[in-house]
Amino acid sequence: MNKKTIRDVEVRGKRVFCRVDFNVPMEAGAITDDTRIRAALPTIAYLIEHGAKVILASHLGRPKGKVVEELRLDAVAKRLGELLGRPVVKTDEAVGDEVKAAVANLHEGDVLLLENVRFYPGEEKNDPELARAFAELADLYVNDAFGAAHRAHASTEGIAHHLPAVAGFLMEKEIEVLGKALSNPDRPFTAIIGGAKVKDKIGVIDNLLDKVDNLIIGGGLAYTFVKALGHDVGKSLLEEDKIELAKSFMEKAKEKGVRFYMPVDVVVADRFANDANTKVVPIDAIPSDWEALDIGPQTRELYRDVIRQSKLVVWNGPMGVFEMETFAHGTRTVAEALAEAADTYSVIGGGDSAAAVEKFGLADKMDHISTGGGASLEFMEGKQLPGVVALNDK
Ligand SMILES: Nc1ncnc2c1ncn2[C@@H]1O[C@H](COP(=O)(O)OP(=O)(O)OP(=O)(O)O)[C@@H](O)[C@H]1O
Ligand SMILES: O=C(O)[C@H](O)COP(=O)(O)O
Repeated sequence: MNKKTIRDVEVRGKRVFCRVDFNVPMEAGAITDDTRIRAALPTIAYLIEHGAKVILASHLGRPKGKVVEELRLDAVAKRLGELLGRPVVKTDEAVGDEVKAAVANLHEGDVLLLENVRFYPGEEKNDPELARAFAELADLYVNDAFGAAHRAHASTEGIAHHLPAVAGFLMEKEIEVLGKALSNPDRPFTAIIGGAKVKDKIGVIDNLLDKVDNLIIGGGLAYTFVKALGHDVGKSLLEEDKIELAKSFMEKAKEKGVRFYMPVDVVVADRFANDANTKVVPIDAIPSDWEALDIGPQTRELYRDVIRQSKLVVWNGPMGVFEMETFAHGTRTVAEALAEAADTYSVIGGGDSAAAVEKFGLADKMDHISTGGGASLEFMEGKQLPGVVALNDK
């Protein structure tokens, strides 16, 4: 990475404004998955050990510029304190007199967590006044919020124009791993693209076709490709207006010599339910009043073989409706194949695929699970992330 990191600057005695992505899933006030908090620990621990006065800032959810009581960061501060094994001070504001006083009270190695930055309308507008107010709290800006790096907001982008600005360890690792995959991949390089909608993955598929040896398609978006091949898809997910685009992707794959893998059989259901009637049918025999909700057993074995023979696999999006056990087999097979393939470096592109790997208990068998959903998608599309661009060059 050509950006400075916390290793390149002196942090001792400095007030460090560290943007993290503590946008964790919550249910009834309790954190249901603290992966993102854990992922930021190396940076926070480094700052503590090196005598910084640590000011953490994050968003949680989408409160749209207003205070939403359920989206306060108190539970996050508590969890962070448990993980660090030391107290974390939490303010009820992210700027203003209460915050200034709390910052003035910090000693070297102390940790303060500000309130949800999205309670302020200026955050998402990247308001220069709010960015300046954040910057006035600190001597140095550290961005470790890879998950929010695709947002040009006051605490992710604006603030970087007012202070020396460097990356934290999580940001560095995400950019290095995903960047290496896209610019200098070990081969054979395979991308697995699933999920619901072609339209959300257009940029990713287009960009990856310039780089991969194998492209595997699964999930709901596969059926627009199946239709493009001239088969009926019954009631399966279909984006009529993307059929031509799907054809053009298959042509591009041929031109580029990319092997393009599509389901050869599927699990169809008579309704969208875990206890629906199901059967396995060849891809050219989907009954008109049934819908395909998972890849079939032959496809699972085919995809497993391709994974086994790959040196690098990037995976984004489930192979079926994995939230329902009946249609989770395809997604589980891909996850297991990645877990088993010792010579295959596996990169999980965040979002639902990361949730699936977690659900199957295979997270620790993957080489890299991105903490970014939208951010990792935009990165894989080849887009510049504003939160990274704004940091100081080496
Ligand atoms: N055959 C299918 N029919 C209908 N829905 C499907 C099918 N296969 C997968 N899905 C659904 O797709 C959803 C995930 O797709 P989506 O595009 O929203 O996210 P994603 O691809 O995981 O992206 P990200 O990883 O960025 O969150 C899942 O909820 C899953 O149930
Ligand atoms: O969950 C995420 O992908 C990040 O925290 C960004 O959240 P956002 O999509 O609400 O900007």
